[in-house]
Amino acid sequence: MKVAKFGGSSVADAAQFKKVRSIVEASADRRIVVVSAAGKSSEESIKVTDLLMAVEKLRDAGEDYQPTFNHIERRFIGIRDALGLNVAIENDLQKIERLIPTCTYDYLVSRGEFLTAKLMADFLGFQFLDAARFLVYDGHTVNYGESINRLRDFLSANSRIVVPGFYGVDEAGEIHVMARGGGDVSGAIMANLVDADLYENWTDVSGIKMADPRIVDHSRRISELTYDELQELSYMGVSVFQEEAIKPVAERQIPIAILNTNHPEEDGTLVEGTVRRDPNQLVTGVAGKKDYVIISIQKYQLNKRFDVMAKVFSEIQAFNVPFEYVSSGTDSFSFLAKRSQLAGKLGAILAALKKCGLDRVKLEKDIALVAAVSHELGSRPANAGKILDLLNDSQIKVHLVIQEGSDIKVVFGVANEDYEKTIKKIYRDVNLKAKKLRMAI
Ligand SMILES: Nc1ncnc2c1ncn2[C@@H]1O[C@H](COP(=O)(O)OP(=O)(O)O)[C@@H](O)[C@H]1O
Ligand SMILES: N[C@@H](CC(=O)OP(=O)(O)O)C(=O)O
Repeated sequence: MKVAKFGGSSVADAAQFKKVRSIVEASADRRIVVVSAAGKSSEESIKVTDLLMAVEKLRDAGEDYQPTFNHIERRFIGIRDALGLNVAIENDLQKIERLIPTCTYDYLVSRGEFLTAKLMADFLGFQFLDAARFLVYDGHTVNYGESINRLRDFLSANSRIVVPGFYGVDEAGEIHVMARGGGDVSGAIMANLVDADLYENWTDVSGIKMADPRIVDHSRRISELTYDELQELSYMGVSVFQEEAIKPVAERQIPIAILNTNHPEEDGTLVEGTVRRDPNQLVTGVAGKKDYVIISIQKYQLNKRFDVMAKVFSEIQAFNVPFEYVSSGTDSFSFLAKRSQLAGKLGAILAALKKCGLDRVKLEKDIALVAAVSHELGSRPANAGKILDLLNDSQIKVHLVIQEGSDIKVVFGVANEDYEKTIKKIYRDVNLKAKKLRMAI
């Protein structure tokens, strides 16, 4: 059995719904369909989830949310009518509208998936199964035992169902919404719950490219990836697949196929536990994210000064910022955080560090992190030096290098303005260089 998850772009309008139906009908094994909320299309520049979030913000600010909600209503009724469906979506829309003044954030933003799944179920002739009826969370983790028990009541040998992604329920039965991009996670959880043979993730690109196709034109497709390579790429910013969606399928060794709804005939990316690799390929993929801040502290023989480090950590802890820690030598240590997470706190953090008896505190803003990911880096960490040489040769200033011994990635901190250039450089030159080096041997 296959679980097929269709992302927001795949269900953005009636034309996309039709593509989904031909894909689903092409294989009798596609019995569980998971959908995100209608996303962006040529006509619609905002995802339904973002519209729902806007409604919630307007409501909380005491402003008029009605025009935004009317827009959402028109989108769903438009899809329903264009497909000639009979499903009485007005009743659901009226109920949601009635609840807006008092409902939770989670309930409201989950309604995009709920409504999209209702329409899709009707269009495919599948049963609609609300995730709220079986996908149970204990705090922030899925309760798989309870979820499987509940799901059993709804599934029979030949059920065909459509499930809304992005949410489940907590122990009290209240809607629990996932992090952004959570539709991928729902698909992965479904695949785990039914022990699927394959988890298909249908999106608007034919698989994962070696580099973000918005930065590198005609970026090459990665035909095969391991779960841990995908994990690192997703963590480092490849938005195609949500990082948290890997564990539920990797645990059961269920392969993931990342495929294109707009070009189902094209090959995508297959993700499994192990893959065969071209030995000329030094880097499997490159990804990154912008807008980081590095705070570096310096103190003579800091590596031996546990008293100083303890004071620094205790000061830093008070600010509740998710920092990454990078040991950068005997005398220095760096803290790395997203600029958005430091908002309003940076001045106070620097002031607190000044009280710790350090020789120097250095601040570097507008830093982008770019990661090269590959199993080759895990087995031969020295390869990272080759990439660093290449960046130096092209006058890209590297502010920071993060590489742990057996890690399958190396991360470079560069200026935000060098972000695209760094990605292009690694994409274009690293594998080429590796090839030339090997040929020269
Ligand atoms: N390395 C990459 N390979 C492929 N796509 C990428 C990569 N990095 C970023 N992307 C972007 O991810 C997008 C798909 O993710 P997303 O918009 O979340 O899809 P969906 O709406 O199907 O869930 C692509 O359109 C592409 O612009
Ligand atoms: N609709 C949710 C969940 C999701 O996964 O969406 P998409 O498949 O469009 O990335 C979001 O926008 O975050």
